[in-house]
Amino acid sequence: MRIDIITIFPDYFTPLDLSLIGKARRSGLIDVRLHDLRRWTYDRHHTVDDTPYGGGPGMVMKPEPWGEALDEITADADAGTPRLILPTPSGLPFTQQDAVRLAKEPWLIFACGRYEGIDARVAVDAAQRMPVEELSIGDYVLNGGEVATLVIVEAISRLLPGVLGNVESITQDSFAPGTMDNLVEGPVYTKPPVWRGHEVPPILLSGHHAAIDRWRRDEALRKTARNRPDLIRRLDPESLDKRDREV
Ligand SMILES: Nc1ccc2ncsc2c1
Repeated sequence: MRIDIITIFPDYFTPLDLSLIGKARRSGLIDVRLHDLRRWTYDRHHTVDDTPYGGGPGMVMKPEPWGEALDEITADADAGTPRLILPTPSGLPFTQQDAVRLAKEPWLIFACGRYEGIDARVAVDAAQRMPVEELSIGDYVLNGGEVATLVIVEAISRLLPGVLGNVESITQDSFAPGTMDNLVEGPVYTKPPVWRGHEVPPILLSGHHAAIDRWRRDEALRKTARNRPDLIRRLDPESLDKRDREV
């Protein structure tokens, strides 16, 4: 997968040199290319923003640098057609299902907005040449799209074949499509069996894998009901067995 990231703060993305994603980049599994938006400005101050039409506080990112940046980056005709991702608090909620869907894309471009946002015509103009998605990582205040892009890129990249050593763990993740759809993970434990008087639940030391799987699903249902009743309401009743309904 190719990932282009356009930002005025390229240094925000040094975490993508680390750990499993850094290893995947070095092995060629993921081709991440960072672009400083100011490269497409020509005034002395490399201006990327201006006051909003209609008045109001803050500044809006000018359309011209974005238009030229996207033109140049997408001119690479051999790479196919990219999907443009615009991280924004006003976007559709980004979910694990989106991560699974986007992990199948060959080429993603992330446009990291700052200030009050990017001139709306940038998305309209880009949509004439490629699919465009506005995605939100949650309902809180951030200063821009860089942190959200890191979140989305990590959620997608870890699903790519060869990035995670233990593919099995993906299927047991919170929200993972299939058995964990709309469920969060229950508690996890490791050695020692007793720590400061706290025992590991004996079932986990029993070696009875079917019973352990059942216990883990029970705990996932209990934790989801406690912390995310909104997800419980979304559970497909058909996906619940008799035991699930008793939990
Ligand atoms: N403030 C804020 C909240 C969510 C979000 N998602 C993508 S960019 C962004 C910015």
